[in-house]
Amino acid sequence: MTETRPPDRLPAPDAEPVVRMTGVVRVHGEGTGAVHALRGVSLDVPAGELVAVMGPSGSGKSTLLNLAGGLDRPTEGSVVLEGRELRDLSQRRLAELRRRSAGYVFQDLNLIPSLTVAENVALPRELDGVRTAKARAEATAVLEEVGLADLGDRFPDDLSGGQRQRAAIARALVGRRRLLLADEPTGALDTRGGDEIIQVLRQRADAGAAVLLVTHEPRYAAWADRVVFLKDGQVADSSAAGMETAR
Ligand SMILES: Nc1ncnc2c1ncn2[C@@H]1O[C@H](COP(=O)(O)OP(=O)(O)OP(=O)(O)O)[C@@H](O)[C@H]1O
Repeated sequence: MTETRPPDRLPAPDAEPVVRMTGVVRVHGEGTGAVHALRGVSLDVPAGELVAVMGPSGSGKSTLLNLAGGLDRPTEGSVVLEGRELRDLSQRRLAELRRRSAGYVFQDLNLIPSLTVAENVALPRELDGVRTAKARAEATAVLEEVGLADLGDRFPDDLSGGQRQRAAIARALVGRRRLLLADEPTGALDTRGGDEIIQVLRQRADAGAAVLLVTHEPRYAAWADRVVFLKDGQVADSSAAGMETAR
């Protein structure tokens, strides 16, 4: 009898990670006012993996996300995104790579108030050069994914905080970017809404995205494949999600 196996979902272990950070140091400011936000962090996030980043306030979580997505450059060390060393890229090339490869959900949602929700979500695709009709169709699909199918024609100011949060998440998801960076994406959501969003991120990872999720909540970190704990700008612990230690 022939044994049937499901096709392998994850890439081979030696496949290049979507993002590879090696010995990353980030110092803000200079001299006596210098703040060492990261002190030598190394982290690989392969396709298909959801990594939760936890740690106390000020431990460097947002800085780590910004560096992984090329929104900021390291003081020392290397960040390679989809095979490209970010240090070697001009500002223009870096902006292109960032836009093509990464989707971000910030604590500050950054929705444009004069555009409708659907227009906000379609915008990254239009910037990618996708035709308006196609970009709008993609936006509609992703709004459905986050439970906002009926609200695409509203303006951000006409939504609740939780709905605005979902709209920002939809904008990060549109276009199937290979790296998703989410900094406390569940902040304005109740538990059920938060669970739904984490499940969307989980599905995207299962479909092949690399996902970095900053969260203070063990219940959300439990959806991750791996939890990285930062303390004082260093990786204090990195463990498979099981979550007894998630504090
Ligand atoms: N632009 C900046 N200029 C100066 N210091 C900064 C800057 N950005 C971050 N820092 C400092 O770097 C350290 C790490 O900040 P970061 O925002 O990465 O921490 P965090 O773990 O995300 O915190 P939180 O959970 O409160 O969001 C903090 O001491 C912070 O004050």
